[in-house]
Order: sequence, then C-alpha cells, then structure tokens
Amino acid sequence: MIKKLLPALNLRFLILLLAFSAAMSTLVGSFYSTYQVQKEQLTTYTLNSNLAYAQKLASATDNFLKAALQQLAYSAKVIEQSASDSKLLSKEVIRLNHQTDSFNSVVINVHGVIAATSPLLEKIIGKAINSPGAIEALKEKRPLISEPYMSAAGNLIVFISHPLFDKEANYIGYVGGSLYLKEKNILNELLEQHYYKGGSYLYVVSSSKRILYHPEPTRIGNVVNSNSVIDDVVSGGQGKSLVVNSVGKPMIAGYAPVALSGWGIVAQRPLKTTLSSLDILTIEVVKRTIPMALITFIFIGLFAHFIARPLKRLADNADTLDDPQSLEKLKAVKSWYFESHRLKLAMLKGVNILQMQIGQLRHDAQTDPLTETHNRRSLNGLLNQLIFKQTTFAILEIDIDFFKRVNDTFGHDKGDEALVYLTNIIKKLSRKDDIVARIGGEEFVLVLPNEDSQSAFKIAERLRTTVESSKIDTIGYITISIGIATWPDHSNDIDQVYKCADKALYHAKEHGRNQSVVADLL
Ligand SMILES: Nc1nc2c(ncn2[C@@H]2O[C@H](COP(=O)(O)OP(=O)(O)OP(=O)(O)O)[C@@H](O)[C@H]2O)c(=O)[nH]1
Repeated sequence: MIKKLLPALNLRFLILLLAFSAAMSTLVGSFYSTYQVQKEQLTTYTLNSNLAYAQKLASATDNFLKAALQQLAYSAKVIEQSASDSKLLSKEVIRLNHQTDSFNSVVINVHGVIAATSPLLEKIIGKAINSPGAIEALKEKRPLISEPYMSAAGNLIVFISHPLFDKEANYIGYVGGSLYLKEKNILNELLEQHYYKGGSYLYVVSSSKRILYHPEPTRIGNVVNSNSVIDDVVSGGQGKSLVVNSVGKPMIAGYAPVALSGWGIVAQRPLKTTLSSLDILTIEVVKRTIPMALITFIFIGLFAHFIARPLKRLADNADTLDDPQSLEKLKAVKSWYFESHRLKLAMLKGVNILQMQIGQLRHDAQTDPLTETHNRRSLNGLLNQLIFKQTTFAILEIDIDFFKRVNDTFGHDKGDEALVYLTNIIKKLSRKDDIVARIGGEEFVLVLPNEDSQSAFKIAERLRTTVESSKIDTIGYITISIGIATWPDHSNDIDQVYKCADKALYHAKEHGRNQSVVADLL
C-alpha cells in the first residue's frame, strides 16, 4: 500500500502541498480574523449609533411632550381666569388647537362633562366623557400623559391634560388634548424623520409595553412581551443590544426612555443588512487577492521545482550507480544548495568506490592472477565479440612440454616463474589486438584476429623458437607445443575450433613435442 503511494509523494509535490496549505491557512485565517474584527467594529458602531439615535429621539419626544404640557398649562391659566365663560372657553380651545396642531383640545369640568371642544363638536358639548384618559385625568388632578387607550371610534389615543383650579384652589376640571397615534401628527413627523434605509426602523412603546409608534401601522397598539430591550427601556433603562425581533430577525438595537411619559424608543437595524456591506467587502478583497495568490503559487511551484530537481536527479541516478555513465550523470547534476551539494559529493564518492570495486571484481573475474592474462571466461567473452563482429581469427593452443618435470625438479614456485616467463614472451610477440589467455595449468591460448592458418603457423613457430632459445635463469630452457585452428575455416562453432586446436596440440605432443601443428580441416 505504502509502496503504491510512494511515487506520487515526491518532494516537489510535498513542498507544493506544504506551501499551498500554509498559504491557504494564512489567507483563510487572515480573512476570517479581518472579517471578525470588522464585524465586531461594524456591530459596535451600529449599536452605538442606534443608541445615540434612540437617545436623541427620546429627548426630542420628551421635549415635545413637555411643550404640550406647557401649552396646556398656559391654557389652564387662561381658562382658570373665567371658567364659566363659555365663549372664552371656546376661544381658548380653538387657539390651543391651532397653536399645537398636535391634538384636538377639550375642556372638561369637574363633573366630567365636556364644556368646549376644538374642532367644535356641538353635539358632544354638555355630555359626560368616560374614556380611560379622561377618567384618569379627573382622578389624578395633575398634569398627565395617559396610558394609550383605544377610543370608542377605534383610535389609539394618548390623552395629555392639565388640571384647572379656581381662585380658592378647588379642582374644577381640566384642559386636555388627544393625540391620535395612528394618524399623522407631530409625534409621527418627529419620528419619521428617521432615515429608514437598509431595513433600519424605530418604534415607541408605552410604559405598559404597548406599541405607540411603528413604521408598520398594523403593529401600533400591540403589546410586546418577552423582549429584553422593551423590558429594560420601560423600566427607565437605556442601552444597546443584539435582539431577535418579532419575526425572528436578529437586530442591532439601541434604546432610550422618554422620561416624562415612561415610554421607550427603540432604534434598530437588521444585523444581516449591517453585515451585508462587510460580505461585499470581503468578496471584493478575496477577488483582489486571487491574482496575487495565483502569482505566489506559481512562484512557489517554480521554487519547489528548483529545490526538488537536484534531489530528483540524484535519486534517479541512485538506482543505477553501477552504470559506468552514472559518474558523468551525477557530475552533471546542478546541486545549487548545501544539502543537495553534500549529497552529490557523497554519491560521487560512493560511485567512485563502487566502480573501483566493480572494476577490481571484473578484473579479478576475468584475469588469471598469476600471469595477469585473460582467464577462460574472459577469453570466451572476447571470442564471442569477435564472432559477433564477424572478425576471423586463429587460435594457438600453447602447452609447456614436460612441465611436470619442471615442478618436480625445481619446485612449484619455480614452475610459476616459468609460467610468468612464458607469458611475457607470448605478450612480447603478440600485437595490440591479439588476446593472451591462460586456460589451464600450463596451457595458454593466443588468439590472432584476422589471421589464417598459414600466418598463424608462422607466428606460432616464431613463438616456439623464441621460447626454445630463451634461457630461464632458475630452471634453464623449456619448450612448448602449439596446436592451431581458425574460425571459421575449421568450424563455425567455436567449441569445434577448440577441439581442432586440441587435436593439433595432441598431435604435436604425440610427435615429439616442441612443434607447431595446424589442425586438419574437418
Ligand atoms: N608451477 C605450477 N605448476 C602447475 C600449475 N598448474 C598445473 N601445474 C602443473 O603442470 C603439470 C602438468 O603436467 P602434465 O599435464 O602431466 O603435462 P606435462 O608434464 O607438461 O607433460 P606434457 O604436457 O605431456 O608435455 C602438473 O605437474 C601440474 O601440477 C601452476 O599453476 N603452477
């Protein structure tokens, strides 16, 4: 299994993999952390701006309500001058109505009966009023902003009133006005100045968590429970928070209370919208990063190639160190950095030693140790090469005569010296392309390429006579017998040629030794 995997996992691939994963994790990591930091900043910024906006609107609403109460207080003073004067009452409520343009105005006497209205509604003048706001105002006898309530005509109303007292400080009723929350009024106008972009909106709740203002009119009048922001703002708290709105959307909310009425103003923006610009920014950054990343990867690829190349070449050569050309191939490897250079030097050293040893072994395997001539195996190889090249040749099979006697008389060492001595004579008389081999104890072969029987015989005779006439210091004179055969004249089969030479040599021995004999043609 591992062996199967190994070829794919080359160094270049591993460097690429490492560089790619490092670059990718750095990129993804930096994108992620940048995104997170910016998301945090954007969220915090939106939280803060929503809080600031809610505070601003809460204060504006507070001022609006304060102004409304002050206007009522002024009217109350005017009315208190002459509460029984119905003309004055009418005049003042009309003036009040026109002054504020925020709500209608009405004067109620101590019995809860309507004394004057603006706009003028004659049919209700003199009638008792029993709306929750009116009842509350009569009961409280103080400047009051009522809880919102639903009127008989189905309007959501907040009733703002100021009590009336006579000169003796007896309570004589109140002057007040209704603010119709679902209709266009100054409160709506104030709130609608809000910039509703990207899903941002704000809403106002009463102290009883009823929605007084909402950009979606159907929500007005609804009571909102289980909302931490509303719970906090109606308790007078202000702050900022991530909340989920009534339709399950995460929102970034800022909220502040309206001190005078106990209402709460919540400004919020969908988290998704807030972050969408960040998503676009991130995609843009990724897009712009891609070309640079590609260039980097190409650069890494090239670099990986240059790092891996010398090691790959060295590894390729490692399999064929016994190849005679491996030394040259190794030298050609451009080992441009420290480790590859060290490796190359070590391999060169190894190859040198290996090839020297191989050379020595080859030499040993092919050479006769005593005479340093070819042995039989080497001779066969060389003859096969000649045959392969169709080079004709003659074989001289040379055998020392009565060599046993030499050994017996002078000892084996002297016999060895005689063998070396004979070798030197053979070598001296042979030409560059001739092959000298020792194939047995005192048996030699001299191969003469491109020689026929005749010229081979002449050379054999020259050799024989030279030996015959050369005195070896330690043992005196020796003679040799030579059998001669040629390839392919005697046979195409090299074994048969040997046999012919053998026969000729045997013939020489049989007929008095110290002679050269050419084998008969078969
Ligand atoms: N000194 C020495 N003697 C060897 C070596 N190899 C073989 N001999 C000897 O060579 C001799 C060969 O003897 P024989 O085969 O009887 O032949 P010969 O005495 O030369 O007689 P003929 O060949 O018939 O003339 C033997 O005594 C071997 O011991 C060697 O390496 N060194």
